[in-house]
Amino acid sequence: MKKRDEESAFSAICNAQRIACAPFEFEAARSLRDFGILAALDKAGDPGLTDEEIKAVSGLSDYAVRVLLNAAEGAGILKTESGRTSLTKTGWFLLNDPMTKANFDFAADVCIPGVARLSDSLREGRPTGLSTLGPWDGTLYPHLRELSQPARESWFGYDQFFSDNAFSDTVSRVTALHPTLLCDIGGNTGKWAIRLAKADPSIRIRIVDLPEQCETAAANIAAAGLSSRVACFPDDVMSGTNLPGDPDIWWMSQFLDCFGEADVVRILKKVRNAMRPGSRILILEPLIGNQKFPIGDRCLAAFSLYFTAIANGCSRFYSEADFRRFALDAGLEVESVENGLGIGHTLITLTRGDKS
Ligand SMILES: C[S@@+](CC[C@H](N)C(=O)[O-])C[C@H]1O[C@@H](n2cnc3c(N)ncnc32)[C@H](O)[C@@H]1O
Repeated sequence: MKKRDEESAFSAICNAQRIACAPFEFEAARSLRDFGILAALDKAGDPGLTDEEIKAVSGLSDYAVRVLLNAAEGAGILKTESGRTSLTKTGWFLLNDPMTKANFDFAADVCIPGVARLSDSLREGRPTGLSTLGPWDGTLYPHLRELSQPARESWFGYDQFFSDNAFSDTVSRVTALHPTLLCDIGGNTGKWAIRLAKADPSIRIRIVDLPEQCETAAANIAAAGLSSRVACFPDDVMSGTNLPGDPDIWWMSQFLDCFGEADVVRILKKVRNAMRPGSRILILEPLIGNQKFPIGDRCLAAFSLYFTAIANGCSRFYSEADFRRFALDAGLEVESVENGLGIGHTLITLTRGDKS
């Protein structure tokens, strides 16, 4: 990040205008997507389309097409030359790049109205934007299945795009440990459990999640023909129940970022109390500060505000230093930290440290 005194005033004022314009340009991009203009321009390729052709594709008026294309050109999404408009590379990525789509659709379909309530959420320490998605209090998690479309598809699309990519790199690391029973806390739809069970026919898996999510996971596991090896244990991990202590691996993927700091430590202590000797905790998370490129850290910091304003009011994407502190506070030892899995995940392995 540039220090204030190294940046020219011109560059700084341009950047400040970019921030001021960002909501308008974002909405322009969303309209281009929703009116099918991005897809039509992609199909037209380099020759592009005339305003008349864009009007025909979108059903919009002269005025609507012109105001939209002007804003989108300013944002670098498309360019107009000699009366024909075509996509820029940025526009192409907005439409076709799976990572950009996951981020963009999540922002557009899940977050924007709720994030507008950020100041209230920060002030009150609760997700005041949650009510933009449904008549709910508390946290979003018991209501994931009730999300209306397109919010539901975009929520799962965002969550699973990043974890699926990291799963590809972690399945072999887990099977190499030859676990007999893995406990997947926050197992969600059962995607990881099904993948792992298919990769290792000897492994048994227990998914711990809220009762509503366990119903979805159980249906998916049954459909995959894996009910004899993958079971669900419906539980709110913040409740006082004890977790059965038989697993040799405790797996938490994109799970602890759903909790505030004190609760992360509480959950880790709960697992520590259940752990049997020789077992390990494997935490898979995208960490702020460990991303390959600065834009990755910037995305995580921005998307953290979804937790603040919509999901729970108290959590965020954490850093490696945060997790080292949580482990210490929970009486756990960091055995290893491996970066660069999937798009930008880190696998943190923790042990009880007492070898008992
Ligand atoms: C962001 S999703 C992670 C999904 C999956 N592990 C992955 O990597 O894609 C978080 C999961 O934690 C679950 N969860 C949230 N709060 C919980 C709680 N208090 N007790 C148990 N599960 C919870 C949610 O229902 C959801 O399935």
